[in-house]
Formats: sequence, structure tokens, C-alpha cells
Amino acid sequence: MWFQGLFPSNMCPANASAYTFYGIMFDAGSTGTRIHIYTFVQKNPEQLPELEGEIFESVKPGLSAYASEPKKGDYVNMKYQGAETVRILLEMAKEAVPPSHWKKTPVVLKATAGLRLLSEQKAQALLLEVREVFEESPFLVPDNSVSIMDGSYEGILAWITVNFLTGQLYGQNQQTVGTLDLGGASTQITFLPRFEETLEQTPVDFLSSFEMFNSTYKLYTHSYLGFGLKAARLATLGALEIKAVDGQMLRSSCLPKQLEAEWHFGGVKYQYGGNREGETGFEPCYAEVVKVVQGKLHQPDEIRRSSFYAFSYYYDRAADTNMIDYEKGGVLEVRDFERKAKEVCDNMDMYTSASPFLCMDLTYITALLKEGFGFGDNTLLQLTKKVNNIETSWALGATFHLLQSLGLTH
Ligand SMILES: O=c1[nH]cnc2c1ncn2[C@@H]1O[C@H](COP(=O)(O)OP(=O)(O)O)[C@@H](O)[C@H]1O
Ligand SMILES: [Ca+2]
Repeated sequence: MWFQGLFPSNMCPANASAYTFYGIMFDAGSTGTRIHIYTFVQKNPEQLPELEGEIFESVKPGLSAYASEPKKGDYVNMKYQGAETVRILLEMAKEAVPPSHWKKTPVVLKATAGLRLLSEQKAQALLLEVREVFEESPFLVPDNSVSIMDGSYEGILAWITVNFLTGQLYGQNQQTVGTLDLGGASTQITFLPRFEETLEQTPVDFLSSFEMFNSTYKLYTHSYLGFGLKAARLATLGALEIKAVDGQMLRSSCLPKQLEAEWHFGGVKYQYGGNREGETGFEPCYAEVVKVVQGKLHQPDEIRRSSFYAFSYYYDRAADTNMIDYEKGGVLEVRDFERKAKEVCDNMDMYTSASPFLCMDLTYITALLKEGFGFGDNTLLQLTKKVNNIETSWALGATFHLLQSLGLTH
């Protein structure tokens, strides 16, 4: 794999031998914090660096779960504090990167929807703690190395990752693919419009020009905050309209009838349960869930005729229900999610022992794809977790961008 045009050849001294360098990217997502340690090799000065591999690790919950008290937290054990999770993951980076490279290896953390949903004060307090952990580390800490990422970058950088890994950003005959990311708190859709009408019919803030690998891409991208899978559970349960959630039982026809349980998300405790008296099953569930998306998302016509790469919770729920192989992924049509949602919701007792939310999640994915984005029943979705053993995440695109901005080959 080549970084076409990423590093100008004049940055590579003549006669340099094979040179290895590293980049560390933290993804502070709403449900977990992950570290991606990328290794690049420049084999000779004439050639562009190659992405050699990735070390990936994750911890749960995400930083936003530590929002109430960033320093001490409610947790007895210090290591469960938010910034501590970053420190633990950084230890892995020390194992992976040889000490002689520490000082020139950049480390960056980008937070997504979990922190976007917190108050500015709480989010900044958490980020400050992380920044301190970075400063104490032996790695290169660039300016603004700890931040909340803009939602449009999240989509663009994931699009860059997928299209780079599938070889669509270099060489002849580039046929880029669109990407769908479904996080815990937000969801992104990104593609390169093929038709002039799409550009004309799209609100300007859904279009972003982005330069990478010596090309400029004018992408359709949007991040919908509050439309991630877990945020959608809360919206379906009506938890977002209620001010004092404490003590209130939130009921839904998407949950097993007899269920009553507690759920923690974003530092808040929710109590939820099934519709003891009323209906359960796909139809009433769909009616509940569709209200969360209907009329709230922009529907670009051209996506009905294209196929998309889908990952994160699209992948997880498809794998959980054996629609795809957990390791290899697979190709599905939008209607496959609907079929599975019906099967699970109408036989709730058989399916929901692993997760009581399985019916609601599959129904939400169906509603989001069909009523939200406006995909057709037969739109193809390529469910992918890794390409060539590299995670399909915005983190690789973000690392390219970082290395490009730092001009860091040596
Ligand atoms: O590096 C990765 N590779 C594959 N999936 C990932 C990676 N990072 C996060 N995910 C997936 O993203 C989903 C969780 O979303 P996240 O916690 O990032 O919420 P957010 O994007 O709304 O902040 C899960 O399905 C998780 O498996
Ligand atoms: Ca994410």
C-alpha cells in the first residue's frame, strides 16, 4: 500500500536506508477509548512510505462516562478514571514503539459524539486531564493534540481510510465507495457525489472539500449527533424529553415484555422495561422507532443507486445475529436488516438473552437506513471491520492527515 503523494520525494534524503516510523491515534468514542498504533516503512527514498501494520486496543467505557468527576470519579480504584484509561493504553504504545523513536512519534486524541454531548466545561476538564497524561509521556505531543473532532471530519476521515485501504485513492480507474458509520451517539454518511444534481440538491453544509494524496475530493458528508445506536435507544424510550430521569421506568414495545432493568450511558442511569400490558413485536416497535428518524435526515437521491461500506454498530449487530461472519464480514442488502429485525422482534424470548436491546437496535438500523437516509430495500452494504488487517476507522485517515501536516517522515 502506498501513500501516493503523501510525502514529497524531496523530503527523503538520498541513500537513506529502510526507515520505520510510527503514528499514535486515540479514538475517544462515546462507548470506548481506543488506541491505534500505525507503523510505516519507507523502503527507499524513491518510493513513498508503506503502511506496514497496526496495533489496536480498546477499553470501555468511553471518556464521557467519567464526566461527573474527572479527577476522582465515583470509582474506588484509580485506574478506572478517564485519563487513566488513556495512560494504560499509552503503556502499550511504549511497548510497540522502540524507545529511540518515542520523541518523534506523534500522539493525538480525538473525541467524538460522547464528548460533543457533554457541557463544554465537563468536556474540557476531561480533555485537560488527557493532555496532562500526554505531556508526561515520552512521545511527541503536537499543538492541539487533544480535541473534540468536528463531525464532518469524522465522516471524511473514515471515507479516506476505507477508500485508501481498498485501493481507490491511487492508480487508474478509481471508483470510490461511500461509508456508513454508526457509533453510540452519532452516525455519519459520506460519499463522493457522481451526479451534478446531487451537488445542486444538497445543502452547502453537507459538502466538504478535502485534500489528500495530492487530490481534492468534494464529498457529501454529515454527522448526525444523537442518532448513534445508543442515543437512539434513549430517544425511542423517550428518555431525552424527560428532565428527571431518575426513578422513572421507560417502557417500549421493542423490549421483552417482562424485562425491567437499569442501563448506564454517558454517566446517567436509566431504568427501562418491556410493555407489560401492551403490545410487543416488530410492528409496534417500528412505529416507535421510526418517529426518531422520520423527516430528520437529508435524503440524497443518488445513494439509492450505489453501494456502501458499513461498519461499527452496523457490523456488530449483523455479526451478533449471524447475518455475517464475525471475522470476515459480508455483503447484505438493506432488506436483510429488516428481515432479521422482524425475526428477532417477533420471537423476542429466543433472541434477547444476550442483549435485551437486540430487537430495538435492528429495528433502528432498518428505520435509519430506509426512512432516515432513504436507501432502497436492495441497496448493497459491504459490512467490513478490517481491510488487510487494518481497522476500518477514521483513525487511519486522521493519522495520514496528522503526518501530512507535520511533514513527519524522519
Ligand atoms: O477501530 C475500530 N474498528 C472497528 N470498529 C470500531 C472501532 N472503533 C469503534 N468501533 C465501533 O464503533 C461503535 C461504537 O461507537 P463509538 O463508541 O465510537 O461512538 P461515537 O462514534 O458515537 O462516539 C462500536 O460498534 C465499535 O465496535
Ligand atoms: Ca466512532
